[in-house]
Amino acid sequence: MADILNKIVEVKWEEIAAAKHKRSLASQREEAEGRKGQQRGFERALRSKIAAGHAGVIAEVKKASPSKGVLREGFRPAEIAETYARNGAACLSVLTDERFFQGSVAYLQQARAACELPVLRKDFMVDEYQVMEAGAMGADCILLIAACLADSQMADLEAAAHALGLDVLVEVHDGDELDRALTLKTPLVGINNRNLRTFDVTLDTTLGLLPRVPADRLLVTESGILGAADVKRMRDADVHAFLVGEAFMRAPDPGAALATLFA
Ligand SMILES: O=C(O)c1ccccc1NCC(=O)[C@H](O)[C@H](O)COP(=O)(O)O
Repeated sequence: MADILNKIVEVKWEEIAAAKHKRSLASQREEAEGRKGQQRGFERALRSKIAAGHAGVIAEVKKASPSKGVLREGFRPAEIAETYARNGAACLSVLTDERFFQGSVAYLQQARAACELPVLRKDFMVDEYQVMEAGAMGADCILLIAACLADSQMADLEAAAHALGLDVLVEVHDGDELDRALTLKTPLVGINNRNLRTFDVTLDTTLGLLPRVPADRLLVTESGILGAADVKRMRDADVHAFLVGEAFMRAPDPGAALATLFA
């Protein structure tokens, strides 16, 4: 596992232990189960954009990142979500990690309330408690990062999410992780172009793994989509779902940047 992921996961376990003192797993589960059936259909939204001939864009709401520091001053999640929705995003991805990305649960809730798009809880999930939190806070999808998880953990967290009605996006960085991800039920497979040890980004990661992704999976290319040439390169290779953060977060109007990038 990459160094930054080690550090992040270490902190996650501390946060989970502290959170369990404040609110029990049973209480989180009860609220999450109460929201079952209210999810907006993350996979469905992506597929519907793509079926209509558009890119399926998961537009990220991210204030800062370990590799780039603060991306956006004057960060207003509701305004960002609203402009993304108006400009053709299929879904949102909202960082809820506080320590490394300056995200929060409140940001996810503000963004979701400001539009009708399904929302991914973008965080580092290692325990069932976080899946229940995701359901309780109103997320529509969770992220599972294969590099952080053993096979049995991934399968258990996926089952917990699906039981609550949440979709699952499983993220991989190499062939071994892809093979492991393909043992899951979820059709949503993200290939992250960012090497999380060196922070180098290359779209060759997606293009190299692409032939190994079965046709019944929906491949999402993640990270490093910055310009129209990047989008064209992916779409020419038959990749139509994108997770984009930085290019939008640095723009004065993130939604206008989305419309321009995917024109
Ligand atoms: O971005 C980082 O520095 C980072 C570090 C450690 C783990 C994950 C990290 N990024 C998360 C992401 O995957 C991106 O936020 C997402 O794919 C969007 O990427 P971008 O368009 O390049 O902002």
